[in-house]
Amino acid sequence: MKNMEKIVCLVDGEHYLPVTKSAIEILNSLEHVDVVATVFIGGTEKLRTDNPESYAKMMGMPVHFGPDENEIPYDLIVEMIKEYNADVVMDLSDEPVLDYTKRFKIASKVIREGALYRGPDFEFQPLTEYKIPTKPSLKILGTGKRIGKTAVSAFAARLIDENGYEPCVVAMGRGGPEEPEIVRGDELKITPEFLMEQSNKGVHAASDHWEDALMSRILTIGCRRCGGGMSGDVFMTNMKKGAEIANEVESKFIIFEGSGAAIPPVKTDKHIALIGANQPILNITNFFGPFRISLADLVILTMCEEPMSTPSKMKAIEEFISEINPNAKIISTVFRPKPHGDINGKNVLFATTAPDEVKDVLVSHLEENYGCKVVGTTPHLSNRPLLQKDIEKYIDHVDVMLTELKAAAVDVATKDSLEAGLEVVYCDNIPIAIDDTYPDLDESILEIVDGAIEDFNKK
Ligand SMILES: Nc1ncnc2c1ncn2[C@@H]1O[C@H](COP(=O)(O)OP(=O)(O)OP(=O)(O)O)[C@@H](O)[C@H]1O
Ligand SMILES: O=C(O)[C@@H](COP(=O)(O)O)OP(=O)(O)O
Repeated sequence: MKNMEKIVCLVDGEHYLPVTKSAIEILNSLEHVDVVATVFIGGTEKLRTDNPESYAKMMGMPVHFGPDENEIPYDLIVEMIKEYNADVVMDLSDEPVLDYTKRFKIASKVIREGALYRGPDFEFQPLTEYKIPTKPSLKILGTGKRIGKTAVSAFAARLIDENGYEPCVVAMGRGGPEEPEIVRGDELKITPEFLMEQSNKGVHAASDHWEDALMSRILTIGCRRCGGGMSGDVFMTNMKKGAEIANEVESKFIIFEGSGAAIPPVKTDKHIALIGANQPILNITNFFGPFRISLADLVILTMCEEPMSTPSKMKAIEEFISEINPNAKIISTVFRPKPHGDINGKNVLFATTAPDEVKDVLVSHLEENYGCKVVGTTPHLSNRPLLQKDIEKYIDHVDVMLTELKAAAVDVATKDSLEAGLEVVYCDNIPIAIDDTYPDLDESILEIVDGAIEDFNKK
C-alpha cells in the first residue's frame, strides 16, 4: 500500500488552464494522492487571467502567485511545502518557463525541505538521514572526491580531541570494510608493517578510517558504501551500523565523514561542507552544488591557489556561497604536507595523489620545513602501474618513501619500499587559511562543535 501523499503542483501559463486542470484531476483521482495547492511559476502565452482569485476559482483549488510573474517564485515554493506540510512537489510545467538550471534550483530547495521533487520523467528525493546519534555530532561533506574531506576531518578530529571534547570519527569509503571496523587510533601503533599485515588480509588498508586513525590518533570506525546519487545519497552503506557503534564507544562527540560527493546518511547537529576551488565552477553553482552548500554551517574552500584555481574563480565561488547560504562562515584554504615521522637530512621519494602542477610548491615546503632532500616525486598513487614505474626509477637513490595514506600507498608504495629496505613515513595534508582576512580555522571548527553540543542539548 502506498502512503498518502500531499502534493503541491507547479503550474504555468504556457499550458491552457483546462489542460493543467485535467492533469491535476487525473493525479487527484489516485487514491493515495491529495493535491493540496498549486503554485503558479510563470508563463503568459495561454494565460487568460493572472488574478489569483479567478484562477483559483477556475482551477477549483488554492493557487499561489509569486511577487514577480517573470521570476520563478523559489521562496514561495518552499513556503507552500511548509504551509501544506507537503510530501511532494509535482512539476506540471516545462520549457520555456523552466530549464535544467531552474529545475535543479527548485530540486535543491524542495529536497532541502524534506519533500520529493517529481516530474514526468524524474524524481529527486530528500537525503536519507537516520536519527541515530545519541551524542552531539557533525558531518563533513563535500562536492567531490579528493577535495580534502579526509584531510579536514583528521585535522578537525585532532583539534577537537586536543580541546577535550573526546571525539570519534565514523568514515565511509568505497573501499571500506564489510562490517564497520573500529580502529583504536588512540591505542594502536599504526606502523607501515601493521598496515601491510592488513593489506595482506585483502582489505583496503589505505581506506579513509585508517588514514583518520593514523593522522588524528583517535578512535575511528570504518564503513563502506556503494554508489552515490546526485544529491548525495548512497545505494548501500553500513554507516548506520557504524553510527550505532559510535553511540556505544567511549567518546562524547561524533564526526561523520562523507565519501566523494556522497553524504553520510545520518542526522547530525551541524555540517561542515568542503568545496574544491579546483572543481568545475558548474558543479559548484549548478546541479546539487547549491544543495550541499545550503546544508553547511561552515564552508571550507580548499585548493585555493594557482594553478588549481584563480583569484577571480575563488572570489566568484565565495560570492556564490554567501548568496546561497549567508549564515555560513567561509574559509579559503590550501593544503601543505606534514610528514608523520622524522625526515630531516634524508633523501626522499614523495608519493602523492596531488596533481603534478603543485609538485614544486609541495617539494619546497617539505625541503624548507622538514630538512629533507626530495630526490623524486610521483603523482601516481592512484595508478598502480605508473606508481610502480616511478618507484623503480628512484628506489636506489632514496632513504625514505614519504607517502600519503591513500589509494595504492600500502599495497604498492609501502610494500615495495619495505622490501627494498627503505623507511616508510606517512604524510598528512594540513589545511591553512590563505590569509588572515578569513576567520580563524581552529576557532571556527570549535565553534561548530560547541554549536552542535548546544543544539543536541536542546533536543
Ligand atoms: N597544495 C595542494 N594542491 C592540490 N592538491 C593537494 C595539495 N595538497 C594536497 N593535495 C591533494 O588533496 C587531496 C586531499 O585528499 P582527501 O583524501 O583529503 O580528499 P577527500 O575529499 O577526503 O577524498 P575522498 O572522497 O577520497 O575521501 C589529496 O589528493 C592530496 O594529494
Ligand atoms: O575507500 C575509501 O576509504 C576512500 C579513500 O580511499 P583512497 O582512494 O584514498 O584510498 O575512498 P572514497 O570511496 O571515499 O573515495
